[in-house]
Amino acid sequence: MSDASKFDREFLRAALSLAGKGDVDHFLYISDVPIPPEDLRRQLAKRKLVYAVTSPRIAEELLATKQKALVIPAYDYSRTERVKVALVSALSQGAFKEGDLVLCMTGKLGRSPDTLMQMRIGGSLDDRLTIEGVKLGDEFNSQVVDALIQLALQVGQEGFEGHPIGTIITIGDHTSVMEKSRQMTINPFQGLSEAERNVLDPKIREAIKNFSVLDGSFVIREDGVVLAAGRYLSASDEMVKIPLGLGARHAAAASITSTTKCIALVVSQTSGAVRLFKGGNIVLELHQTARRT
Ligand SMILES: Nc1ncnc2c1ncn2[C@@H]1O[C@H](COP(=O)(O)OP(=O)(O)OP(=O)(O)O)[C@@H](O)[C@H]1O
Repeated sequence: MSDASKFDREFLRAALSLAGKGDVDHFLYISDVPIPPEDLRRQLAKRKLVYAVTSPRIAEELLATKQKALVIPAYDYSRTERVKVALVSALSQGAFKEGDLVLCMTGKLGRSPDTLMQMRIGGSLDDRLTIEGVKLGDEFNSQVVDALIQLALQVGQEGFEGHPIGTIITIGDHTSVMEKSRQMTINPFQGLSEAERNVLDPKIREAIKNFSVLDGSFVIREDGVVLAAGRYLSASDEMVKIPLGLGARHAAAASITSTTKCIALVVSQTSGAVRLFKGGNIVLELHQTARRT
């Protein structure tokens, strides 16, 4: 065993020992390589362990052995972004709750975890994000929101046929959103039955990815049914403030979420970053380190 991997293992054992302490509620391990069973033996951390993996197959294998696992997209984000994506996914699935202390271990995609981070749910992850903001309220279906965040990350990362694209996806309060918007292009979802246009269906998510080239916004009902694509959001709220450098698309998302009860995901064409707006504010911001071209 090389010195580096020997140290990796010592680092992991030290993390497991910290995770076993009474103050820690969960140990979020963000890696596709499960911890060797011998390292988990007699560790209190074992029952607190939640894996975040990039492959559904690995997640299924872990679940089959009664371990907890969630799937995050396989993109090359920074370590902090990987922690954010995994925490959002865990929160939206109800695996963590307000006030929980989560010890997060992460690293670069495809490498051994090299970073340990402690996060208090409800505390601040960085200057402009509180994980608390990500708790969206009971009217939202967490599976729908989680699926759409993952989809937005894919759109930001992959673009369309190698070209960067941006989009807005509103979720919830559809009656008000439809009232405060107008059709800019054809609505490709018209004519399909509700069962045929729910974002919980991977085929529909693939279609949304492709239709993201259309100008305008997608309007999604709380339960995941796609009501429209290509909507121009005409709500305007002079009071909303968006960070410098963000333009009309982000301003539209801020305004529609401040004047209705919907939330809105925005993929920036310029940077590939994904931002979640609620009540006119950005409550989650996910930046990507590398874009696929
Ligand atoms: N009110 C709106 N409703 C729906 N889409 C809009 C609205 N305003 C702008 N857009 C879309 O956003 C696109 C980009 O606008 P702009 O460059 O000003 O936005 P931005 O906030 O800087 O976002 P990006 O980072 O994606 O460039 C427009 O071409 C249009 O398709």
